[in-house]
Amino acid sequence: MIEVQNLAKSFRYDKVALKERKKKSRQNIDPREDNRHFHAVRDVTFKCEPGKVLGLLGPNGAGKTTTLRMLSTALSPTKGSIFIDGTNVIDSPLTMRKQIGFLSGKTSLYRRLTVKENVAYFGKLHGLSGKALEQKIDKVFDLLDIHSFANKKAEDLSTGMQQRANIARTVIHDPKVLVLDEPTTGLDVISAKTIVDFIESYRGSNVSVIFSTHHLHEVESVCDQVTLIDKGVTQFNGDVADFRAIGNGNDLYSSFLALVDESSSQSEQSDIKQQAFVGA
Ligand SMILES: Nc1ncnc2c1ncn2[C@@H]1O[C@H](COP(=O)(O)OP(=O)(O)OP(=O)(O)O)[C@@H](O)[C@H]1O
Repeated sequence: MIEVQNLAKSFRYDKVALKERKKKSRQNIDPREDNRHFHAVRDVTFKCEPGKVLGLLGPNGAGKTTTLRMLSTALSPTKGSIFIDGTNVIDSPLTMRKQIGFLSGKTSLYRRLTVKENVAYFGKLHGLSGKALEQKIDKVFDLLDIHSFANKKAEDLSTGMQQRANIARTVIHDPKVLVLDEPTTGLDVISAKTIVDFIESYRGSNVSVIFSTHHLHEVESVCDQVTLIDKGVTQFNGDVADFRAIGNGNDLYSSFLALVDESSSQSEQSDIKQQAFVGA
């Protein structure tokens, strides 16, 4: 089980950012800014039990990626705690990293290696070898439908194939907590569906899955829980039925709108409106 309590992250402005900030009028200043810092994540709390899938929602800039980077140990929090099975990740990031699989927008493959060579390489970094490694690769390739391009070089893959291979490398060590930052963004319908089905395969397992998304139909189809953050603060934690009940009770789109600060999310809302039509 992963438990995130009152997580916060502030970034100190460098000289360029400070100069830019001084140019802004008072009205344009984000409530997360002060004279020296941008408080990107101010107070985020949630927990996710094994076998559950949690969808992390929020408008652009809400602090989702920053939160997920803290969970993955890539970024250390300014405040708060992250426990995996009772151990504080912040106190022992190197040990806890073995329990976590993190897919970010920057996760990538070695271009000159094949998909299988890439995934085997990351498996070996995690201490796997021989038959055990072969069996794990086989199982993950089955679930992500990778066998047909397993021997292609990474540089020759389509975006959807690349993302599936990235996910394979992320999970090859059987993490207890899987953290995926917008895993389906920019993918075609078939690749996105393969990834959503893959996430679904963890339901009822011993793994907690947390993934951020702007696609509310994915939340509808695969999530047990929702956490919504806006301007770095948790606005909702609960199961999907409770989230739906906040809006008009029919769709998750109206729940989302009821919870976010409208003035800061005009572009997000039009994105979601479009997705509501696409995903309907
Ligand atoms: N290293 C950094 N220094 C300063 N500000 C940062 C840094 N990293 C992120 N931010 C700011 O923190 C805020 C939250 O960013 P973050 O990427 O976490 O949002 P997000 O919810 O993932 O957004 P999106 O949905 O657009 O991906 C943004 O305003 C961003 O510009």
